Amino acid sequence: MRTLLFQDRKGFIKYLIGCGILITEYILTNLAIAEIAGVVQTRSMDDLLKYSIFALFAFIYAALIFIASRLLRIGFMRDTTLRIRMEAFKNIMTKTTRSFNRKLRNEYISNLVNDINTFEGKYFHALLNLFFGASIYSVSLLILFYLDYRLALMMLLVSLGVFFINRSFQKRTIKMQEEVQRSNEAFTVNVSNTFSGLEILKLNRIEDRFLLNSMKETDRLERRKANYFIFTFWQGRFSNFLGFITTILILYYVISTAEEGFDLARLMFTFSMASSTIWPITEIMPLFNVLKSNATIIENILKRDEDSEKTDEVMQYAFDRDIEIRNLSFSYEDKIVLKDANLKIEKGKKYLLKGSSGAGKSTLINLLSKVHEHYQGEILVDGVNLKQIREDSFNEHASFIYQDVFLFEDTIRNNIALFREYPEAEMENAVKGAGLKSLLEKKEQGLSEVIEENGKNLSGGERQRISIARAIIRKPQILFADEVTSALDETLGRHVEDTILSLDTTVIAISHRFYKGVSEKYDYVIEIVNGGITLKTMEAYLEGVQYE
Ligand SMILES: Nc1ncnc2c1ncn2[C@@H]1O[C@H](COP(=O)(O)OP(=O)(O)OP(=O)(O)O)[C@@H](O)[C@H]1O
Repeated sequence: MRTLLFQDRKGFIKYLIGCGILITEYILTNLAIAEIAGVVQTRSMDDLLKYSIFALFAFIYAALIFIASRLLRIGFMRDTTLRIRMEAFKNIMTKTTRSFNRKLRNEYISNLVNDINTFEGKYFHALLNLFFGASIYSVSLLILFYLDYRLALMMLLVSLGVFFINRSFQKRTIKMQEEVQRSNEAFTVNVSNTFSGLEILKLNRIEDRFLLNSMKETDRLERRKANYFIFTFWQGRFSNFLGFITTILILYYVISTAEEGFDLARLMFTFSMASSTIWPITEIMPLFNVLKSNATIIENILKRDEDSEKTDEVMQYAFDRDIEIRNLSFSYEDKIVLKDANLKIEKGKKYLLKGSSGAGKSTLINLLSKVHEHYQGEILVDGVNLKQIREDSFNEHASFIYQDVFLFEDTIRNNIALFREYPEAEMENAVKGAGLKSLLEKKEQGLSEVIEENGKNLSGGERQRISIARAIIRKPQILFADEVTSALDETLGRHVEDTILSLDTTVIAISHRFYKGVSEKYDYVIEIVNGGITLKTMEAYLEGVQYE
């Protein structure tokens, strides 16, 4: 947090000055009030006029200084919040897929929106009051040392006592703020799930149940927020109470030590300076806890995780010969998926991945894609351990086609090129290869036609073809296809499968469909049975398989 605050030194100094100048109006106003009260003792009309004019100037000065303070502070607050937002966003975007997947997407959204908004609302308010209180405290204490050093020493001791009492609340405050953060995440995830599945909820008439869940989540969030508010409020009130008792004692001290013919203005100023050493302390100590809890939340959001900092991933993905799986064992906690499995994938060949539901087909693709790394055995790409290969290099050279295609609300061209520049001939080739020509002919603006939100204005087959075009244009060294044709009709599925099999790259495809006259083009069939992997040529596989 400190690094973030000090990153813009100039802005921070301006911010400090903005907070600091408020003290001058505070002292001046207190002095003016004390002097006017002193007139009660002197009964001089000249003094009354003099100090009234002084007080008037003090009040005008206070108004002007407040505007100046705000102008000095505002830029730094805005820039720091913006920097935090950008850092948090960058932190999420640079995560490895592995570490990104550890949290739900909506939890990240909650961090970026709710937590940073809470921070923006609370942190700077607390910081301003903390600086303001701290400067009132130190300047008042200094003046008090000049006016009455014994009283100053007593106030110093009392303030230390209040400091330690408040510190004892710190852990609980941070814990409660973290609970609010977790509730915010759960709330965002719940609402987002409800909205994403609203259609199916309505069709099955279970929206009321989900609404009830959302209400429960909202209730929990609001209760936690209220608990946090009540706890910090009572911390403040408790501190104020300590301040109140101390003020009575100061008054007692000031009255009992006043000598005959005392100067009322000086006595009032001494009293107000002594009170000014205790009130700010009672106000700022709970603020320390608010600052600390908000800073902890932001530090958690900005924390780089170990996976993203990995330094042993130094090699490039270069698949020119083969990928070898050696004695590979992998399990999800207690569910064993692969046991001592071996396989060799040759460059340019087409592999059909088979196995019953839950056998581990997607898991194998994930293992070959660096999604999971806590496995035993080795995966070697041209002899290089996959764990040592950089994730960005793998992503550069691998392509994926899934059953669900994600499309951006942008032109068909940008959805194929994924916002990169390609020569027109390569775009042509991808469009042709993916069988998109007829679609483009129907569209008035061709490749510049804008796709509606996630491809609402396209059919399932057209969406699938765009994702195939994406794969073709990238010229991947390896292509993974997962149940690409399962939602398509026979003719379309056959065509899509044929297109994938005609690509000039290594293909590993999971497919439950078998299209006679097309699927035979696979070179090999990989089968996963009871954690083991077997490899057969398509011919050998077909000898044991009946198909229509
Ligand atoms: N993230 C996960 N955590 C725990 N278990 C998982 C996880 N992902 C998958 N599994 C389990 O691991 C096993 C293999 O799953 P996987 O998705 O690889 O199977 P699959 O062969 O692709 O199945 P399908 O054909 O039904 O898609 C299954 O029993 C599944 O329940």
